[in-house]
Amino acid sequence: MKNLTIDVSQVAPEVTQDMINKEQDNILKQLKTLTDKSGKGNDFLGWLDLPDNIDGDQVMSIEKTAARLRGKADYVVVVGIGGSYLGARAVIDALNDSFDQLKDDRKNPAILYAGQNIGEDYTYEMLDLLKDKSFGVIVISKSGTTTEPAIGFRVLKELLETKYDKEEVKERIVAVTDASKGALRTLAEQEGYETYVIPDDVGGRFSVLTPVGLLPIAVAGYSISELVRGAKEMKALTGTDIPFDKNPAAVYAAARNLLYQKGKKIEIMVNYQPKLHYVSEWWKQLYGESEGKEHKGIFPAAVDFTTDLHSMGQWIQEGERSIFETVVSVAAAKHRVLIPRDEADLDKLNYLAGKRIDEVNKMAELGTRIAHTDGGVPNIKVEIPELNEYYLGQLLYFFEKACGISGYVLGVNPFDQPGVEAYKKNMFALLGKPGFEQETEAIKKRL
Ligand SMILES: O=P(O)(O)OC[C@H]1O[C@](O)(CO)[C@@H](O)[C@@H]1O
Repeated sequence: MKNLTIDVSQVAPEVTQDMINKEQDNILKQLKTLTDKSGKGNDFLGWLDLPDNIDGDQVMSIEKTAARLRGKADYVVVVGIGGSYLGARAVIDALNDSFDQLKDDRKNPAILYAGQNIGEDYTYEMLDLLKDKSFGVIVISKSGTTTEPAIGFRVLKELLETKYDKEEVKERIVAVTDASKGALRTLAEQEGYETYVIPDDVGGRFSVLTPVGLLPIAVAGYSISELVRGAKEMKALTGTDIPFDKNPAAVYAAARNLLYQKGKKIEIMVNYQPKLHYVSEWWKQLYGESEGKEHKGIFPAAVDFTTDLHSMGQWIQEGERSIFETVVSVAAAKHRVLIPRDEADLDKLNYLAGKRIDEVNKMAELGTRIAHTDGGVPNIKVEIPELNEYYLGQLLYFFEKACGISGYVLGVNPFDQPGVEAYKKNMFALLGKPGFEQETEAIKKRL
């Protein structure tokens, strides 16, 4: 059976294989601190064991709820922000037909997202679409008080309540939240919604293998047991008993930290499959919230190639040399499309006639990699054999594990996000939220 692989052979001259090997002791020490749960933020390490802890009963319960929503609704809106929706969206978009939402013969509900922004037009347009449609809602918030999903849920709940009676509304809403505390827990209990729990020791950005990710993924029609099986395999492949050079998470953490120390302050995640766009978005939150603190941390950015080669390619090739790339590559495309021969050959493409489009994509990938390393952009390559639930499970767990190790190498607590509060405090002060009177007064003086 094939697995995810990592290639760090193209990070020279800044970082050599010898330098990576010399990191071995430090990296393995941080890995042990992580798995022993003896480091910073160790009360948020529940995600480490999720792949082993999810049992058949949990999977069956989630699949049963998913089947009910699938049976009732043509559209299911996932309401959540940050880690409360990005994991689900990463997996669903990676697996969905690119034109799923436009197909009339869809077997599963279309998944829509709300509560991840406060765009009034976005909200209006979603309500306008759903007013005549059969829909359900999965509302996901660990705290229950995050403004964006709270607003999103309020308006969708109101719409459901105008369309259906109380009993039917109950059947169409599922809440994923804290086991005992928070506004969403209280509301769900008052209204009698079915609920799933986000464990106390799992932070939002590490929650894709809890019902936060699993329920929407199951509603979209994908196998959550395969996803968990892939993560479980990656847990084994990144364990403390695995030699450093065979542990992809250890090697990735070593290479990216060395690059950072050499002045490569920005890591750009690259994909060659538009379906992976939201894997990059998920990864950006994972690494950005975990490492960006104490005025330290690699800035995680992302591009979709070859699309962005025609917009950002110039900067990456010849701009400031403060970047490195991590390419997520998928070895095999799912479908075959051959490039047709054309008599006139005006576009001079006949030399490619009969070739698969993926072959062209792969040569674009290789050519870009060589060009970028030649241009002073070190390249890490992470490859999965194909896009399916199993390998996505491997990929997600690989990045999570490497993130924990990497944060410890950097010396920060990778499992908190105190900086996110600053904008919320100002927003509440500006909106005149009760309890923020002093802040309101102070901020008004600055306007
Ligand atoms: O699930 P909640 O509590 O609504 O939080 C959503 C997101 O907000 C944050 O707490 C801060 O951005 C993230 O860590 C989290 O993923």
